[in-house]
Amino acid sequence: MDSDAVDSLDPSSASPLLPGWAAPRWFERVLQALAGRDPRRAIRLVQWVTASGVYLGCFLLMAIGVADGWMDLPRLAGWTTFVVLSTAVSYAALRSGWSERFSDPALTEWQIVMGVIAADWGYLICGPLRTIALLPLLVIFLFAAFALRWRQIAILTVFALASLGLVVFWLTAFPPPWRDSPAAATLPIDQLNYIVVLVVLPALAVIAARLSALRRALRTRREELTQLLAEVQRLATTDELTGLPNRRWMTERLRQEQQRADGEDTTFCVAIVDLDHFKRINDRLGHAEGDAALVAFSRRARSVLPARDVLARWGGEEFLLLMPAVEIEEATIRMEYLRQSILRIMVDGRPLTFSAGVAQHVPGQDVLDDLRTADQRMYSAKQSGRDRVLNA
Ligand SMILES: Nc1nc2c(ncn2[C@@H]2O[C@H](COP(=O)(O)OP(=O)(O)OP(=O)(O)O)[C@@H](O)[C@H]2O)c(=O)[nH]1
Repeated sequence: MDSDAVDSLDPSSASPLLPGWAAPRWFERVLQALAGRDPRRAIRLVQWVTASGVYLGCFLLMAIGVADGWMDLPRLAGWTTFVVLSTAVSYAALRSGWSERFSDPALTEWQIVMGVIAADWGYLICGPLRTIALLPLLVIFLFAAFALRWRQIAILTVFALASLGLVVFWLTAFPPPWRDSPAAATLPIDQLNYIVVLVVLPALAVIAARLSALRRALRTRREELTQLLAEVQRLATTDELTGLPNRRWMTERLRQEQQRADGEDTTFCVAIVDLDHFKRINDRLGHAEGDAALVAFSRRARSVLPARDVLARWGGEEFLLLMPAVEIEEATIRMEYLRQSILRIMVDGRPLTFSAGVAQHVPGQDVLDDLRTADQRMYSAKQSGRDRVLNA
């Protein structure tokens, strides 16, 4: 994934320039001065600023070396020219937006290659203190974590190892006069080591902060996705008007019940419930009142039915009730009780009624056939005058 894209994921950004970072103001100001107000360019320049800070630290160390006598000015000038030119080219490409034509607009690979050359070159010219030239190499390589694939990282690693190997071979085979300069004996090693840490640690801190911002952004995004998924699942399985499970969810639930009953040698009943004269309710009172009657039915039914029973909106003014572990006699009594309870809902001055057909699962039979039986009984209930429950 493009590291810019990951960084810009966090919507809870406190900082407009570095989303999700909560970076210190001064760091933002430096970036803003360098990048303008474009947050994506600012993020790309983070690597550049980090690398430049490391180069500057190395330069200062080598400058101390010149003063101390273990480094001479022409060697330092050559290295500095290379570093200034390569960082200037990187900056121009990043700042102008020219780098945006590449798959990695942060120019990570290019910056790592330049870093490796600078480190090799530093190793060649730093004489007795050449080990310090290797530390920036480690920092610069961490950039790879943000944008590169393992193949690119592997190629860069081989390049770094091969080029340093060549430098080491060169230093051994053709030792230059400065390699083991006598000035080494008087070097203030501890102070110089401290300066190295001073240079390297802030750079590592910037990289760690960036990784932490990425992690936070990804966690936020994952939480959002989890919530969205739960909402999508709820919407996909719930009837919006009544809040009951919908037909899709219920069909799946019926299949599970069928498997459970057949596997455990138990039974269950289904009932199809169709509200009576619903068209008349709609026509006389309007669709909104019709909706209100559907909601009133659902609430009353849910409140009088046992928690184990599952009521779903099957479509229109039709509902389906699943009664697990219940035989048809008990199911019919339950439906009769429901019918009586619903009569207390008054719509347009009349009690709300329904016609229902109840069927018990026939072992081994497809649950859809059980539903067909219940449906036929519901139609018989309609034909024989409505407001009744039939189980045969
Ligand atoms: N308000 C409202 N009406 C609905 C909804 N879904 C279906 N209907 C209406 O329910 C009515 C069903 O009418 P019919 O199938 O003729 O049945 P009925 O009038 O109930 O007659 P019987 O079933 O024979 O007693 C239609 O007018 C549909 O428009 C809904 O979500 N809200």
